[in-house]
Amino acid sequence: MAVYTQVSAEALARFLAGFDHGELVSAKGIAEGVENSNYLVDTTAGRFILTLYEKRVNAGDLPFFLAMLDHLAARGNAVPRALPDRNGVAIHELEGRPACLIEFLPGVSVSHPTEAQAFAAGAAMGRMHEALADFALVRENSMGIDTWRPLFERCGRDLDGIAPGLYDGVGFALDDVLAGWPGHLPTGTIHADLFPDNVLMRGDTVTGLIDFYFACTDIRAYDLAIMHGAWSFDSTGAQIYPAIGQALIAGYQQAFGLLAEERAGLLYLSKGACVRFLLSRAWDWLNTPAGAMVTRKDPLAYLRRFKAYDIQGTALFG
Ligand SMILES: Nc1ncnc2c1ncn2[C@@H]1O[C@H](COP(=O)(O)OP(=O)(O)OP(=O)(O)O)[C@@H](O)[C@H]1O
Ligand SMILES: N[C@@H](CCO)C(=O)O
Repeated sequence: MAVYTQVSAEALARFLAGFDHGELVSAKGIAEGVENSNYLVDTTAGRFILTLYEKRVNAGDLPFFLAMLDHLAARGNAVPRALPDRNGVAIHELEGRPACLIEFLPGVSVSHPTEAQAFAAGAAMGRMHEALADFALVRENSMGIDTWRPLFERCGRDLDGIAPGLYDGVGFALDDVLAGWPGHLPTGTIHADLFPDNVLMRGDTVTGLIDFYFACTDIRAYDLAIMHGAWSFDSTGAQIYPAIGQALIAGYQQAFGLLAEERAGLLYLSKGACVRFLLSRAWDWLNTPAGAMVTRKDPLAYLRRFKAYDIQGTALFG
C-alpha cells in the first residue's frame, strides 16, 4: 500500500478549509501505487484524490506536470487536474510534503486487458500525443537512457542478492540497448508510465489517464514501447500476449499515426523500457524504507520481458 506519509484528520480538515470543495467526511489511504502517498477523500461537496509527493517527485517539476494536465484537459482528454484553492494556488505543503487536491475520475484499471481495451488505451495515448504537439514546456527525462548505467552501477553487485546472476543479466541488457537505441526518432511530451494501473476504464471506454509524474520530453514512440511492455505480458513477465501489443499499436496508429521508422524502432525502445523498469524496481527492492506501506514490484518480471523481446524480435511489432 502506497502510504509513506500519514495525514492526520485535523491537518486534512485544515487543508480542505482553504478550498471551496466542502468539509471533510472521510479519507482513506489508497492501496495501489508505489510512488506517492494517495488518499481517497470524501467531502460534503464530492470525492477527490489527495496526493502527497514522495521521493521521486521533485517539487520543482510539479508546475510542469500540472501545466501538462491543464493543457490536456483543455483539449478534451480525460485527465485529472489539480484543483486551485480560494487563492488560486494548486501546489501546497501538507505533513511536510508537497501536496495537491486532485479531481477524482471514474472508472477502474483493468488487470487483464482485452484486445478492445488495449486498442482503446493505445488510441487514448495517440490522442494525448496529438494534444501535446503544441505543449511548449520541456522536462528532461529523469529516468532517461543516460541515467541507466549510473543507476546500474549504484545497484552494483547487490543485484545478485535479488537473484543470482542478475548483475550480469542487467549488464548484458544495458549494453545491448545502448548499442541499438534509435536516438534519432521524433521527440515530444510523453507520459512515460502508462501501465494498465494508470488507465481508468469503463468497459472498453477510457475514462481517465492518471499518474503523470514521470512525464517528460523524450522519444515519442518510447511512450508506446513502455505501454507495450506493461500491457502485453502477464504481471510476472513470463507470458506474452502479442495480440494485445498489436491492438495497442493499432489504436495508437489510428488516433495519431506511427512512422515506419518509429515502428522499426519499437523493439529497441521496448528493450530499453525493460532496462528502465528493471533498474528502478531493483533500486526500490534494495532501498524501500522500513515501515512504508508499499508492495515492492518484482524487478525480474522485466528481465523476463527483455528476454522475450530479445528472442521474438521485430515480429512482435509487425
Ligand atoms: N484522479 C484520480 N481519480 C481516480 N482514482 C485515482 C486518481 N488518481 C489516483 N487514483 C487511484 O489511486 C491509485 C494510485 O494512484 P497513482 O497511480 O497515481 O499512484 P502512484 O503511487 O503514483 O502509482 P504508480 O506506482 O503507478 O507510479 C490509482 O491506481 C487509482 O486507483
Ligand atoms: N509503473 C512502475 C512503477 C512506477 O514507476 C512499475 O511498474 O515499475
